[in-house]
Amino acid sequence: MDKKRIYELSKEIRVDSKKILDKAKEKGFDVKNHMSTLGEDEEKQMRDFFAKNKNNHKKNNYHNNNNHHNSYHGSVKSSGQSHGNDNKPSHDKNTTNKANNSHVSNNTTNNHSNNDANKGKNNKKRFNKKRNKFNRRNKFSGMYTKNQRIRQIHKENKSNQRKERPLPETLVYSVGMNAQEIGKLLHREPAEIVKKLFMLGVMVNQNVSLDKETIELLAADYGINAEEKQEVNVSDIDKFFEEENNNTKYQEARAPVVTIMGHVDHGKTTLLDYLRHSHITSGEAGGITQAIGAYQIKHDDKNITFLDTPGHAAFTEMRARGADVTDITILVVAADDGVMPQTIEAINHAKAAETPVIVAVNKIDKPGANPDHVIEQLTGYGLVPEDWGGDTIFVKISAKMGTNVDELLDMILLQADVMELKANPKQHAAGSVIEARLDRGRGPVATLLIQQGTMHVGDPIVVGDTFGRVRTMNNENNKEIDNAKPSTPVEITGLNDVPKAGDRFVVFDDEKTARAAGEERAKEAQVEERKKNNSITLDNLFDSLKEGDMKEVAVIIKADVRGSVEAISSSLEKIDVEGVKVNIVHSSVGAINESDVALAEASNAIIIGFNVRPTPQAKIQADADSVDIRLHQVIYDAIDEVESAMKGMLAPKYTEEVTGEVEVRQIYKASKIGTIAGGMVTSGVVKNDSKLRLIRDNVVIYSGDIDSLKRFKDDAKEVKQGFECGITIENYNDIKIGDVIEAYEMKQVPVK
Ligand SMILES: Nc1nc2c(ncn2[C@@H]2O[C@H](COP(=O)(O)OP(=O)(O)OP(=O)(O)O)[C@@H](O)[C@H]2O)c(=O)[nH]1
Repeated sequence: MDKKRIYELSKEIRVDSKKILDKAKEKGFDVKNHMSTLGEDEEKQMRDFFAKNKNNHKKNNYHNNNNHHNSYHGSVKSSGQSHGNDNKPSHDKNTTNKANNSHVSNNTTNNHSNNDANKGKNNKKRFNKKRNKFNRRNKFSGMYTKNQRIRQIHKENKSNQRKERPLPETLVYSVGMNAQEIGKLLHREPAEIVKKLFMLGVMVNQNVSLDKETIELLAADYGINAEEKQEVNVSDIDKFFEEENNNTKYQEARAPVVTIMGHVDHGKTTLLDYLRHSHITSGEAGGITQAIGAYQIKHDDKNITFLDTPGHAAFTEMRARGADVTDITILVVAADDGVMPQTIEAINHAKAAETPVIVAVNKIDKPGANPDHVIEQLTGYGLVPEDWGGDTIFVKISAKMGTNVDELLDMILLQADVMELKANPKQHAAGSVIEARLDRGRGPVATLLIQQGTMHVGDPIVVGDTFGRVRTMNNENNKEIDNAKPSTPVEITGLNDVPKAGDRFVVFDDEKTARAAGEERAKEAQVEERKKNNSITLDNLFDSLKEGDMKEVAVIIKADVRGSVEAISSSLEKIDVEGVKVNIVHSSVGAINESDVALAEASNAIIIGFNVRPTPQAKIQADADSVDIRLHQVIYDAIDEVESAMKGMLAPKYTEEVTGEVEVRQIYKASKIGTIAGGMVTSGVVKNDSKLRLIRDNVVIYSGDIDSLKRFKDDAKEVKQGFECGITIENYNDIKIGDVIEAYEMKQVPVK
């Protein structure tokens, strides 16, 4: 049987932990606080005690209730209708209604004086017994005080009730909340929470953040459940985007989003211009003051959204960032020029994006135009017209003259119908950035394509790593609108910064969350950026020098002894490559620690460790911050490596790879063999032909080779993590308990 903690028992039997704790202490149990456990017998004793106590309590309550009951009846009953069965005889004979009304105690006197009333003797007896209690309460002398006290108790109960608003069934908390915040959730004064915590052995003021265990303990003490609030990572807008995008609760048909691609000069811009000018929604004509990178036209009363040709690379880059905005690709091929390199590129981009392609064979008005030749060429790239047994739509057009452009639009709508493009306008808006810029007067301006939901002016929004509130929203004709449905391109202002093309955007419930998400994303982006650009390693050192953004190489030196630090420092300072100097940011004796890594990160330095190792935390931090740590045993190697890197000649032929670590736990001395280190392989694997380093307090004491490796008495080829082993080191005996044997191999690295 599991031992029970006091607070658990408290929850179970609904007795305050403090009371159980006090009783347990009184009984001499070995308990300290509410987390202390009770033995089986101790638990039983506690249960029995409080069960008894509870019964007593109940009994008292019962009596009180009864008394109350009696007193009530006594005061209002006028003729003894129900109560009177017991005392009827005497009552009828000897008492007046008035007497009866005022107090049953009068009956007592009467009963006493009517000793001949044999009938109902037992009943009388019982009644008397009842009555006696009643009398105790109703002695005239004490009655008033007593009633007063009852009223007082009621009053106290009432005031207690007022103070103690009901507790929630479950305390839904976040780690780090303080007593004040928890008080609010529990409908309790912060002072009460602080007091409770004090009783639980936690001394805090109401502003101190509390950990998970303390909060749960507190909840247990109140006898309620505790549940940690599931924090949503608000900065993960891709997740929100997917959620919005996959919301199929309600669906409406939406306009297709079309991108025009093709080789240079084949007529993309001409086609877009023609469409823009010939198909502007009536009433908005003349409103065009600037192109916004995307626009919608109306054809046959249906909308089609065109994205201004972003260029193939931009198209793919947008896709790489997750913005799969295009439904249909229009491939423009000039009939007088045929398939050209960028035509093929466009086909591949469209294929990769898995968007259907409609071919617009352009410039058919030109004398040298040979549209059929183009069609024939394209069949070689998998674009086969229906007439020839394929499924690609071809339209022969003249963008300049407008010939068959309407037919092209018909085909787009036809394709869109087949694709059954739908979206849910009844949700928060989500979509992608088409383009964005900084406007002098208006601040950041972004053209967004709404892919889901409806966007409204005033919506709190996160766009890429930026955030804000939609301050103004314009359509492609620069007309202010206050809401926009799926597939609509809009230009918005109100962001705190300029997002990037291809960034996703999501509308949030409130501005506070949007701000938190945006700020978090900006911070993450900054960290990423810094990681990418700033961390200098010996491998990229020469490139950075070449780019001319470095005049000096920052280095941090850590070594086992002062002499080594000085030797390395002075040698490094003497390296002179094309006027570039080594700057020793910091040097000292001892293991490479976290502050060395932090300094290296801040000053863009490389850490050189000579006969020392990074502490485990420093290693983790260095990995996270991309700080380059180079470990050496030979001073010359360290100098040579830095110099080679500065000259761009870094090409190590061998690199060492640590394979495992052994913690020395016992030492045996054998006269013939020398010192045998008995230990445990704590990571990786140790092989009998491994090279090794003996490390004491993060300092390399000795480097050499393994002489013998054993599992118990037998020779072993290798010993893996979690197993014990015995090791002797070639020509070395000064091994101590607590030393770490680092096993490594030299691995050949291909020269770049
Ligand atoms: N005769 C004729 N000329 C056309 C037609 N379409 C485009 N042009 C001309 O072809 C030239 C290039 O057209 P653009 O629309 O600029 O071609 P583009 O594909 O946008 O070119 P880039 O923007 O450089 O990639 C221009 O001089 C147009 O006037 C057409 O249908 N017939």
